[in-house]
Amino acid sequence: MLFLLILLAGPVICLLYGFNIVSRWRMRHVPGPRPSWLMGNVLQMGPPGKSHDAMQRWAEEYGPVYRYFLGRRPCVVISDPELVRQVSVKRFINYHDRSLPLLQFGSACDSMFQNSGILFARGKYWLGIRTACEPLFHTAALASYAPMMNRAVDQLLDKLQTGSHSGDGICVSELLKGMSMDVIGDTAFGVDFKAQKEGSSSRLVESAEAMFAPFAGMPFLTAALSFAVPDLGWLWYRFALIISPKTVQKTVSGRRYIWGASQALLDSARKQGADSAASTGQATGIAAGETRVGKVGKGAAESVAKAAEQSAAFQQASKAMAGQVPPESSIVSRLKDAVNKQTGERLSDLDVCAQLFTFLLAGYETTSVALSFSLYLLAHHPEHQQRVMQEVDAFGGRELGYADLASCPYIEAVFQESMRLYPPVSALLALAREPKQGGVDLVLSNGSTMHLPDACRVMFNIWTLHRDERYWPEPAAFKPDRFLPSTPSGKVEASANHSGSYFPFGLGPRKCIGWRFAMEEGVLCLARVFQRFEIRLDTERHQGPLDLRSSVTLNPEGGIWIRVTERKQGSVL
Ligand code: HEM
Repeated sequence: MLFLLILLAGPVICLLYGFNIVSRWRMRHVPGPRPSWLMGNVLQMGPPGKSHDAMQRWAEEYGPVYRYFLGRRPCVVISDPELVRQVSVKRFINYHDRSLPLLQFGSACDSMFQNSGILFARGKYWLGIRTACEPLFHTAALASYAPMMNRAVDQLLDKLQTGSHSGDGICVSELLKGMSMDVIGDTAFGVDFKAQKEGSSSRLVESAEAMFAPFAGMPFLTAALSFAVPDLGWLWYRFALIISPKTVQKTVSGRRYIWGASQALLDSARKQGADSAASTGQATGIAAGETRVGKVGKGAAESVAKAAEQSAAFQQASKAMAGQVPPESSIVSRLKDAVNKQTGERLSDLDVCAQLFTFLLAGYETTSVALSFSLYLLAHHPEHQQRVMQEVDAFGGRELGYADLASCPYIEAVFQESMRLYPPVSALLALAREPKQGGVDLVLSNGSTMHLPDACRVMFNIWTLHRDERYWPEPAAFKPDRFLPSTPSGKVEASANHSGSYFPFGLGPRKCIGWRFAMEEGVLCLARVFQRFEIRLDTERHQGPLDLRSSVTLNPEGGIWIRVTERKQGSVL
């Protein structure tokens, strides 16, 4: 095995640096001002899970625009708000596609997910899916999800109550993961995932967790290689299968199980023949460009689908879901008749399943970590916790509905400020369109211009921008008032800031489609927790600053631990 590793490592390192040198030479010959250089690649980011620190360090050293290499392709990292706005909004036409290097790992279900799921769908195909999905997040739909969210929060409150009786420290980040998975299970799939009741012994939870395994279930070496040379994803996949077959199979079979469950639930929704949700949407100005699905992607996705359908995991999921009928308010029922406005056709089964898969991937961990960080900050700052309690006491202990959330501005501000300090997605990768257009000229906040060549990847350094003291005075301080309209330093601070300096959900036409859903879940959950409990940090477990790990999302290393006490009605700290 060691011999095999050494044999492979040599050519990989040569390949990597070979690519870097060629790309560097190519980019040197691009006309116009260029960003500063960082001759390096992702392997130089330091210890795994600390990419946010590396990007901050590099931004301090190289400035708000620098380049490093993702495989043979240069990646321009930006932490300048004006550039962020231009790439995300003004020049969206050039940078509308997204990527995540790890997901290029060639596992069977990834291909279907990458081609058809809205998160990584490309060009006109993305636009068609985006417009078909937008009604799922309109006000009426969001209001219909509130009872499902409340059901999941009820179970969370029961667990907190048990914890308050024992007086022991509670790993609240784990509880929130369960809650958030139950919310997506109920709202998107229309089925109880039983994440809070059964944990990993529920097959759905076990499968979803396998999907979220660190580095997509790959051994570290292959994950690092996938980052370093993403173009050879298929090779790293084969390699991972050799060195760690069980872990990889677990991830793949988890994906197939979720896929099988989605297909079975969609079949029952179709059988029920519930009313269709008409699709409306906004145009984004994407012209007839390349559509990955339709040519390469669709064929590939369909052949992957066929292979998955024959797998044991898929069949087991179909059996387990037999007889379950998702409610009409669920996303799967709403999607069954949704129309792709670009093609005028209804979404195919593959399209619908890929979107369910995507909502689980994009909406579960992001929301749970945002909530975990909010509770951490509130536990750390009793004075802000007190203001939250005063706000929720206006409801007199009753359950909150969607309409009530408009009366929770302070809690909303807490959630927003938490995402400023700890953005669940700390960096975003946008791809430039391939066609040769001679690159793009962009203007920085200080008025200087720069030129980005074609086929350049752009990474938004959200972490650094959210903590830049030019836009956020006392950047490390937790000050929810920054997001309040009614206080002297309030929204003034947030809105006086450039829109490109705060974007936990992204910016422009590709902004997180589920952002209002996430805000609803976040505010509802925080409000209901503080109606019943007060919390403090478990100081035995939290000493010193929070240790963070960045992967697909930013996570608190070791979890967030709190101690919980039941409130007497109306009492504040
Ligand atoms: C606090 C929670 C969340 C955060 C911080 C978050 C953040 C993000 C970010 C940064 C993006 C990328 C935007 C871009 O590419 O420019 C994104 C995209 C997306 N998010 Fe979220 N998200 C959250 C919750 C959710 C939820 C609850 C759902 C679904 C129920 C969801 C579904 C999606 C989807 C489908 C996309 C892709 C949109 C597209 O490419 O058109 N997200 N999210």
